[in-house]
Amino acid sequence: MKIIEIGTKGETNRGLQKKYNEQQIPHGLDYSLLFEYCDQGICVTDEFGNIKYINDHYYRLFYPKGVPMEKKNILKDNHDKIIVNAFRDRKSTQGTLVNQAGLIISEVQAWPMFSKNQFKGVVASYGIRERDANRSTKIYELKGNEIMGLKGPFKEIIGESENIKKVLLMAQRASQITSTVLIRGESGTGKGLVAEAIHKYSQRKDQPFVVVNCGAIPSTLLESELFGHEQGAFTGAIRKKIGKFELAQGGTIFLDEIGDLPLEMQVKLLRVIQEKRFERVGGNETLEVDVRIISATNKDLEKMVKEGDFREDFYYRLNVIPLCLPSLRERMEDISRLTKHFVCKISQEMGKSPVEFSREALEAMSQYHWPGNIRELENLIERIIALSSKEIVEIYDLPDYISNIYEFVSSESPETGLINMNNKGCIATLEEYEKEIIESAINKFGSFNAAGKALGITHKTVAFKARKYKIID
Ligand SMILES: Nc1ncnc2c1ncn2[C@@H]1O[C@H](COP(=O)(O)OP(=O)(O)OP(=O)(O)O)[C@@H](O)[C@H]1O
Repeated sequence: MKIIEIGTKGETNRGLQKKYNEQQIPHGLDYSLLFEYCDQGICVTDEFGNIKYINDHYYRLFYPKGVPMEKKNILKDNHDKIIVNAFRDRKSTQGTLVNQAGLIISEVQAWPMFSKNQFKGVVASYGIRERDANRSTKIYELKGNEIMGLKGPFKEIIGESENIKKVLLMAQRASQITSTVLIRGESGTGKGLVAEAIHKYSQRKDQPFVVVNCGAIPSTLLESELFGHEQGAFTGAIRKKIGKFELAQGGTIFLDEIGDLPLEMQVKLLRVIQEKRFERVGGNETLEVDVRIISATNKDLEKMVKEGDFREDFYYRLNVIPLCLPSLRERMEDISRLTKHFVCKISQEMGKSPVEFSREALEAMSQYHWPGNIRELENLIERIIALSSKEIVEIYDLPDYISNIYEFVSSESPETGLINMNNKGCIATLEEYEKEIIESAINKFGSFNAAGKALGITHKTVAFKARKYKIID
């Protein structure tokens, strides 16, 4: 772990802590961010007891009023006995504490750190269990989504499943610092939406949010698109052009499809990230920029690095805070809520009254694998609303590639009763199979028409067979 000097007179812990977090160790990974995301308080000292690092949870537990950090030392400044004992005795110590606000802090542990047998300080972690019953005021918001919750634009992003909530909470925290964020995920999983939420919830929210789709711009134009050009810089440069970085000054630039960026542009962007400076194409003037960079990709960047198609140093610079969005397949429990959300949104946009999806239709949708993820779901709902005049969307209103999967899966499931033995224990005849299938289709879909559509036969054939097998009179 990197140890840095902290403490400029008059600065609050919060300021110092942020400043610390924005620093990075040379090979690009910011280890302090690991502690930023852990839901325990963390405190690290040097071999003299001087506090060298605290994370956000620790800060809120012990310094809610932003006490100046200068010269804080666990031996002099009335620190908890657990960290002090671990420091004095040079051995790991555990216990429970109550902070000044009455919050019981359980599972406190402190360990001495040694390097080549030399004592280097202590690291302590502070778990949080419950509030002292006598204190009713809510003092801290801690522990992931149990208490902390999603706020502002993050609240608007639909997702009840644990995996998406975790990512959104991390993104919400990332919005409060300026380190680069790399959003990973399949196409249509909401990478753009999350990038925008990070910007909107950051201190830069009133400044521009500029989106660049690196995959959609021909490589010959990319440099001038990003950095602008001077008049006459190349044939066709009739007048000066301001690039996206200049447009994003003070705000955030979202570099989508970063995996499509040519190698020579990676070098140029790396310089902008490191030095925060660039020149327009054909220009001599060096421009300074203050832009927060968020990038996204659905490509396997690690593989690209190995194969020499993506620069390793650039990768580490972008990947300071990695966020990985789950595919829709990994969060199927959200299908129903997402469907409702898009039905409301799209019906309103089209001026139509909202439709409802039948239970079978939703079940079929949750068995489909959604290669295009949420975008595919949104487009499907738009198509259904645009083309249908019905109030209830049934399974046969869905495209065959979805309804067929449902038929296949449900016909294999034991509750549907597809028989291969008759009640005498012998292999059933074809007619016995047919009767069972026709009967269950009519029961499930309620009409000859719908049953016929699901089975791939006409409604007349369904009616004929239903009479033949005396399913109806
Ligand atoms: N959780 C969500 N709640 C509501 N809408 C969502 C959610 N996730 C994605 N969407 C919507 O799905 C569509 C696709 O999202 P987005 O463009 O952000 O995906 P992406 O991962 O950036 O796709 P690509 O990689 O193809 O650029 C957008 O219309 C977005 O508003």
